[in-house]
Amino acid sequence: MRMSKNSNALRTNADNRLGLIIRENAPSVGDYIANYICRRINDFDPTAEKPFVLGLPTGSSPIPTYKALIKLVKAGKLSFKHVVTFNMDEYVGLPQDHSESYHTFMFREFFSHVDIPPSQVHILNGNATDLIAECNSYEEKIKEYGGIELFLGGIGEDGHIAFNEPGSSLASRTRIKTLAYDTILANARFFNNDISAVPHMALTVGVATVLDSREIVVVVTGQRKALALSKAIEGGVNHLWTLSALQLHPWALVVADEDATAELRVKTVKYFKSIERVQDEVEATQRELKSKGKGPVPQVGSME
Ligand SMILES: O=P(O)(O)OC[C@H]1O[C@](O)(CO)[C@@H](O)[C@@H]1O
Repeated sequence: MRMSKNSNALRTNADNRLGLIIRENAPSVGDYIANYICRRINDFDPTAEKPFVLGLPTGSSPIPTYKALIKLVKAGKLSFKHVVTFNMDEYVGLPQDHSESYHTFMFREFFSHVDIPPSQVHILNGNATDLIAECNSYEEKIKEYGGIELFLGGIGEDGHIAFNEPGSSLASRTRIKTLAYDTILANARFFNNDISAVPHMALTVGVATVLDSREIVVVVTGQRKALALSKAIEGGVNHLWTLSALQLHPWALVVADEDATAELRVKTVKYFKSIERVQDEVEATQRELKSKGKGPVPQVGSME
């Protein structure tokens, strides 16, 4: 069984459930996820021969996470030297150097501030002459690296993960996707609120591509994502809210801020908060026993 060395990331493959961590606001969600990813990468101990393969999103929600990851790198606590990344999606037909292309976004917000060699960055090319071949070779490249270790995801207001809009097959793979009108409207804010300037198509990893990852962490912040979060956590698995597919994954975690929990039942919020509290208590006991050289150390996975 795989165990994290550190405190609030004490999740194991034995958890076999969709976890929800709630933090007060978007910056604290960013700090939590950045520390979590930092521990995962450091525990993995990546090398040139065995890189850590990380899936990454764009959008405004992951920015606090990127900022916190950059801080960790600058503080010498984390390195991306042996990390290989695959981004979730990219617009079709938007020039790569456009200020709102996901290529530009990723280098501006993250890659140019950390020590990742650009050759280890993979982002779909929405200007490829053969878009289908581009999508197929993306899937192949992921396979060549042995799959994605941790996919950090973002969601849309309509509950899409990556750009898997409502109605996407839960078995979908990397492909061309027409964006839903709601998504175009939501993203118009990045294009001077000019709906006609927002690309109507994108390349995106599929739901199954995300589910294939060994671990999934999704950032959900802001009240406008609240309905999507409740559908994904409290509703059944449903192709109209593709985030809900996380329920099929043995090791998935949603990290949300208080605003994003607005549509959840009080009981649901209390339940997930209590799980985190119990985990913290178990970890404190583990640390104490370990420091006293006593065992056996209880495992969180065995509590559920
Ligand atoms: O975080 P924001 O700004 O709501 O944007 C989220 C968007 O970014 C993505 O995560 C793309 O990587 C989409 O899933 C989603 O449409």
